[in-house]
Amino acid sequence: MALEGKVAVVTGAAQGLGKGFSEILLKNGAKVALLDVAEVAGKSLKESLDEQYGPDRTLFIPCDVQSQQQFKAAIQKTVETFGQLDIFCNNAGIINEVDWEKAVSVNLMGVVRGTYLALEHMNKLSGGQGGVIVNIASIAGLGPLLSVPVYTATKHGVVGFTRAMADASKESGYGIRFNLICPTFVQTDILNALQSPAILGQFSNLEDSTKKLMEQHGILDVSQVTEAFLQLVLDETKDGAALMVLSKGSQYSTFPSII
Ligand SMILES: NC(=O)c1ccc[n+]([C@@H]2O[C@H](COP(=O)([O-])OP(=O)(O)OC[C@H]3O[C@@H](n4cnc5c(N)ncnc54)[C@H](O)[C@@H]3O)[C@@H](O)[C@H]2O)c1
Ligand SMILES: CC/C=C\C[C@H](O)/C=C/C=C\C=C\C=C\[C@@H](O)[C@@H](O)C/C=C\CCC(=O)O
Repeated sequence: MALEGKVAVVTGAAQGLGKGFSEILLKNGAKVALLDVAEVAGKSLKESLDEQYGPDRTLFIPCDVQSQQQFKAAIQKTVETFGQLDIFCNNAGIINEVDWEKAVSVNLMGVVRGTYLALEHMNKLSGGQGGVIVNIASIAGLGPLLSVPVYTATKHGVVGFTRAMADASKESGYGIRFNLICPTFVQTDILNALQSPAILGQFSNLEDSTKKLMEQHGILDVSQVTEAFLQLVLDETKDGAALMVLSKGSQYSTFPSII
């Protein structure tokens, strides 16, 4: 998939990985709708992207992925402005083991919501042009991260949902590829959760064990993950794939086969 003229939506786009995904899509020719709850950061990012790419290449739309109404309106506005939708990245995510229902709501329900809303515009069976949906999980979606059990559960949920959607799409003919990015630790603000008893709650005692894990795994730069993301967007042979991004490089996860 060449990106010139393609239109993308990225959630949680105001900073961190979402900002990186948006920038690499722009660099490669796409138009990008930046969705985020953080209005100040989102508007400021749009201003700086306007200087680099011109005002017609991006939209910033305040949007909480927990709100069906806001999310639906944001996607509608993207399609009305840019005329189509080809690439959808469900990236918004949080860690909150205290308000764990919010973590489930943002990380898992937000991904399901975004995917179903995107399908309304992208599904070839309902008049769309097809495309690719990339969901951002984590290696905590493939194995346990002890200090954040609910976060771990949501990311496992994102992995299972995305793989099932890939199979549903192939079988039904949606014309949409579904892929996953599963990074190890990346240098973004989400790592601050580790030092916050208000976020880790009853698992705060596991800070040192998590730090040890972080030393073993290393901490990636955002750019290492955005390169992997671009690969999954562009490579038409990848569907239902989970690309782990690790310090030693990127590799596709294998899963037990079911007869
Ligand atoms: N940084 C890491 O170590 C790491 C590793 C693996 C996976 N991830 C995943 O990458 C994704 C991005 O995280 P990040 O590291 O860039 O964190 P981050 O905290 O820097 O960025 C998250 C962004 O999501 C936005 N957001 C939060 N709740 C939202 C909501 N309800 N609706 C819309 N936007 C919302 C925030 O405002 C922020 O801009 C998350 O899904 C995270 O789980 C991160
Ligand atoms: C405080 C948490 C901060 C950020 C969350 C973010 O998603 C980062 C997660 C990083 C690490 C998770 C580690 C989990 C490790 C193990 O469970 C392991 O079994 C994972 C499975 C596969 C890894 C493959 C490999 O290392 O080769």
